Amino acid sequence: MSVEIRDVGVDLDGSEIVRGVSLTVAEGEWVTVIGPNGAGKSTLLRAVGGLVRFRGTIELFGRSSAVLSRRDRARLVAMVTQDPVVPPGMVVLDYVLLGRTPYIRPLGRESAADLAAVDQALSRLDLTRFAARRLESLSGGERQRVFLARALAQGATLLLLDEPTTALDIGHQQEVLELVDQLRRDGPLTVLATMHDLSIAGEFADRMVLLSGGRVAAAGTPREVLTEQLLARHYGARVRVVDGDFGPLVVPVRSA
Ligand SMILES: Nc1ncnc2c1ncn2[C@@H]1O[C@H](COP(=O)(O)OP(=O)(O)OP(=O)(O)O)[C@@H](O)[C@H]1O
Repeated sequence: MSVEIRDVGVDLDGSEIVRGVSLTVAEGEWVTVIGPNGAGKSTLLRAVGGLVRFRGTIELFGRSSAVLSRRDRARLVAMVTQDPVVPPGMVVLDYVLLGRTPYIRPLGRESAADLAAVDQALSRLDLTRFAARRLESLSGGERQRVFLARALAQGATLLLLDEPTTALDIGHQQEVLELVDQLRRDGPLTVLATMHDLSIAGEFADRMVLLSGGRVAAAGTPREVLTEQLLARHYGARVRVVDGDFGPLVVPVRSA
């Protein structure tokens, strides 16, 4: 198992944000957590990434997350968040090279293997021509691809994607998700993601988990989770769910 989450709770500022969540992600699987705003999706992902304290147990590749060193964790898990902090003035190449930090000795220099991993990540995300550009000069979508390139360069086998395509146009959304899917097929790579676009989420996930009020409200295949009833109950949304080639498609319907 890549990720085993057992009875996990997270408190933030005295409020229970995630409650009694259990879920597993098998090696090579793609699991997407959905749920309305404030459901606790990012907080759960941050707990898996070791960024917030939690109750319960999280195991990553059979090792308790609680005892992993930062360096070991960084070799196993890469996280792409919606809006990472970017050092001002940093160019794309140097930012992606930060992904190699877990492999570089303190005060050491990057090796040829580190530079090769960076080159490969830039090329896979079609970013080679941006290597010398400052991050703040890129468009939102280009920057989002740079964040993913850093995660790829990290060489981790678990990718945590928190709304990885929010800033992307529909073409780049598909391109990035298809690339992640290809990387997963090339393996070994496991994906745990959060996404708001339910149709796209359903097309790419093997399984989905619906979080509502910090708890798991439903879990299963996209067809089992993306139902008109569940989406009405937990999002207060009027939708029609139709069959697509790669999973159910969720279409919002306005009230008459
Ligand atoms: N540091 C914090 N202190 C207190 N409450 C917090 C903190 N961080 C998040 N929260 C609250 O926890 C709840 C869950 O937040 P989280 O970001 O995990 O939700 P989400 O499901 O990812 O939402 P969204 O879809 O809007 O991104 C929200 O109500 C949020 O206000």
